[in-house]
Amino acid sequence: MTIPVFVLSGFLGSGKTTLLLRMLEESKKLGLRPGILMNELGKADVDGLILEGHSSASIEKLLDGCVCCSKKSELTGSLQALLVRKPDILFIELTGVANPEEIADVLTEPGLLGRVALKQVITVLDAENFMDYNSLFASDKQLVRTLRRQVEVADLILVNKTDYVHRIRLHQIEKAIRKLNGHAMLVYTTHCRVELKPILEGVQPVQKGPLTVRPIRMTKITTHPKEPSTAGTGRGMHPADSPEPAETAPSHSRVRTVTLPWNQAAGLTKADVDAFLQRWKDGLIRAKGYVTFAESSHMHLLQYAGKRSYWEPSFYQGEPYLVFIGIDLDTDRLSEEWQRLQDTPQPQSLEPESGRRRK
Ligand SMILES: Nc1nc2c(ncn2[C@@H]2O[C@H](COP(=O)(O)OP(=O)(O)OP(=O)(O)O)[C@@H](O)[C@H]2O)c(=O)[nH]1
Repeated sequence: MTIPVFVLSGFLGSGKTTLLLRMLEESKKLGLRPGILMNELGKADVDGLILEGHSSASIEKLLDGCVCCSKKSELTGSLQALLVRKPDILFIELTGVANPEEIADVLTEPGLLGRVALKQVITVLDAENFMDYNSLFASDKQLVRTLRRQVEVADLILVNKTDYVHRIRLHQIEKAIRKLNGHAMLVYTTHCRVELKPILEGVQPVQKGPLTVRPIRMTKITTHPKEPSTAGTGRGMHPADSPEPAETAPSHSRVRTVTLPWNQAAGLTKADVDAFLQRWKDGLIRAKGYVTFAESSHMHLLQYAGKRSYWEPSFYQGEPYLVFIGIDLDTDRLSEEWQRLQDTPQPQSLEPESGRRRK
């Protein structure tokens, strides 16, 4: 039996994980046993941890590099590990800077040929930022090419985050998309709400039996061949492991990723984090992570995308941390500034989690 593969692509923060969660819910309704391959640029695995709260699917994670640039054998190995667990359907969520056609290529490797078949490439676009990203990256030919390839090779394009834009902007986006891809189905969405039944149509459970929770394997992968590689040790990392503090991951083109430690004793509030994000907003595309505040032990998930931050409660139980992803980010200076902020004694705040700036 050939297992159908859905590749979820799209730029950083566009809504790929949001879509994946929806697809997992729909798969569950259809009695399907999903396998998921997730790829993150940073060493910390925020999206995977979000998924753990929602799904009993088998998950493989490739951290700290872009899978489309890694050795193909590593991706093949991860997919083979998933296939051992006999999924009915496979989802591959790419990093925001990955080129989906490279994945299609991997699916035809000898170890996978005949066992998996690419069903659809779904590309999620951030309606608010799509046009700006194009011009923002205009000087970076590689990123523009990647963004465009994500559109060109898509079978289905979700123009997501339409709640942030006017109808006129949607016309401009559609025109830009159609120049690149005249064939893909195009759907306008908020929070990736799209009718998924027709998309998953024809996917059948391979074998009956209860869904089982499988242990999660994490694999470090090598990074872009053009970049000096500091990864590729193959060392496994448990989700509860602390991310190494203020560590800079090797970058993909101009994209830089930095993981920052969180010291609850420093007494920082949401407002402090939001202010820090604002200070770094030029070039910052994405930030995410888990933090706790002094007044309660509850974990909070930060999602910063499209220059906006969102805070959600979270069940994550590991060490708190933040990940920043940006274009040409001066990660050393950012880390130093962050350290200084954490080392500066914070005045007492009456409403530390209200999001208000302290005087
Ligand atoms: N307002 C609004 N927010 C959205 C929408 N879709 C997703 N979000 C939020 O945008 C943030 C980023 O969404 P994700 O699904 O994590 O994006 P992603 O593409 O997986 O991000 P990366 O993995 O970093 O590339 C989250 O806080 C989502 O809840 C939408 O249509 N409207």
